[in-house]
Amino acid sequence: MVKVAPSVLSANFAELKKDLDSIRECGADWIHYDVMDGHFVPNISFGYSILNDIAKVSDLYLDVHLMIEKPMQYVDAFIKSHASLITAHIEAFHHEQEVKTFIQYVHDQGVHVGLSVKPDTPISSIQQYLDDLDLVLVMSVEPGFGGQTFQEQALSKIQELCQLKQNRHYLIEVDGGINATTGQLCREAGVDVLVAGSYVFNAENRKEAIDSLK
Ligand SMILES: O=C(CO)[C@@H](O)[C@H](O)COP(=O)(O)O
Repeated sequence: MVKVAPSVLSANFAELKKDLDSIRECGADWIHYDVMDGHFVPNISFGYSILNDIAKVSDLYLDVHLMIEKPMQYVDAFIKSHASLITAHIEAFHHEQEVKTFIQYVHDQGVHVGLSVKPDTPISSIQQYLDDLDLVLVMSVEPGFGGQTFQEQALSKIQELCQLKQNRHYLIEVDGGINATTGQLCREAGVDVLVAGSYVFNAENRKEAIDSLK
């Protein structure tokens, strides 16, 4: 069964603990934590201190998605704030060695590591790192905002990652515009983890919304 990772970007921050308890009770598997710096994407969200607070009140796996220009500058802070997995964008790195250093460094601290691709970035851009990844995050919207429409080219990327998987252990995650319909298309394509923000947090019945994704 796929895992569902509600994106707290769509949570109510004045009621964050209540929202975190609610998604856990409704069957969420992971918490997806979107970090935006106003440079890599045209939006600012939250940093590591809120993650540290979340870790104190939730035992869910903390899936950190860095949409920032300098992942290595902040990776330690997110590790100390109890990230379970740290995913950075391939587009944020300038050289192959930077990517390798990021992957090795995060693994050496005992934390899972992922790479993400924007909608226009091909899977070939990360192919050489696949052996060492715990997760590949396929963006099905331009990163930066919740509530956008799912872009279908994500489906062929999910299929491509399934074909490339062979003996590799990475999970395939998709993020952006996920609802019951697009979630089903992604499941049929072979996805392992569905990130859903507005669909889960804005639902009248969050359990039904999460069940519909599984
Ligand atoms: O990373 C992002 C946006 O950059 C996502 O995690 C969104 O937060 C998903 O929101 P919905 O499209 O599900 O509303």
